[in-house]
Amino acid sequence: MTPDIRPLVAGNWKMNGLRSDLDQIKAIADSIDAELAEKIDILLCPPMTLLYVATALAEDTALLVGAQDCHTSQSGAHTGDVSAQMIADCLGEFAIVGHSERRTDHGEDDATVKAKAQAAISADLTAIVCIGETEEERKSGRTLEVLGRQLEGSVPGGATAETVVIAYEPVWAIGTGLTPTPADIEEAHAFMRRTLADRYGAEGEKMRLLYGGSVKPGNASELMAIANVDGALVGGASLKAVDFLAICEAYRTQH
Ligand SMILES: O=C(CO)COP(=O)(O)O
Repeated sequence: MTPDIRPLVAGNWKMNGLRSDLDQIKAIADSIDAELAEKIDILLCPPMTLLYVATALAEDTALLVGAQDCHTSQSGAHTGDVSAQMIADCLGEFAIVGHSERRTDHGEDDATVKAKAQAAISADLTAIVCIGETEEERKSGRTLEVLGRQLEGSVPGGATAETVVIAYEPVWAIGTGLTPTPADIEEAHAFMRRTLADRYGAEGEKMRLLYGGSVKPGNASELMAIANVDGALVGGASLKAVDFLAICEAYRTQH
């Protein structure tokens, strides 16, 4: 945690979620009580097919809704793509960009991720920019070098704490049940904080830095207590309302 930074717990449903799962979104939205809502922001990023219904379910609740990607352009001849403007039109407020699965599956490089983040910001969304090293990069001692390069390449100039959130997701920790040690996470987040503060000044000091990769109800409290970890980006454990809410609960007794 960072004093004075409002934590964000975000769920990324990835390519999961059918209409029959809307009850999970409703359960999450309806379970966020005023005490929890006062302490943290809670965000769910369902697949695009459920986005508009999700924002309707979240209306008049504290649940925030976002998307998992956006195009670099706001409209045009891009079959199958969805723009940030369309996400905003569906009342989404966030867009995840540069997730490692998109970097791998769709060959997205840092320049593309930066353009997507810029498109999200232009549509008044908050961009959650994902970065993280592969197992091979960690084993060869290049983690901080990779994070520095990705921050430089993926985060737009002029980013502010309102418009950008950074998610540190070690690629080898995603969906594996493995997590870095608390000391390794602390080192990565301290590095990101220094780098962002150098580049963006006071805005970099306030930017939210999420940890993602095998966050579960059982490890959430330990992970969220690490210095400069201002929340979580949760994959698998966000699919079930009870698990996701249990992760959010890690904050009820803190602050
Ligand atoms: O990729 C992730 C969130 O974006 C993390 O996924 P898991 O929580 O399933 O490891």
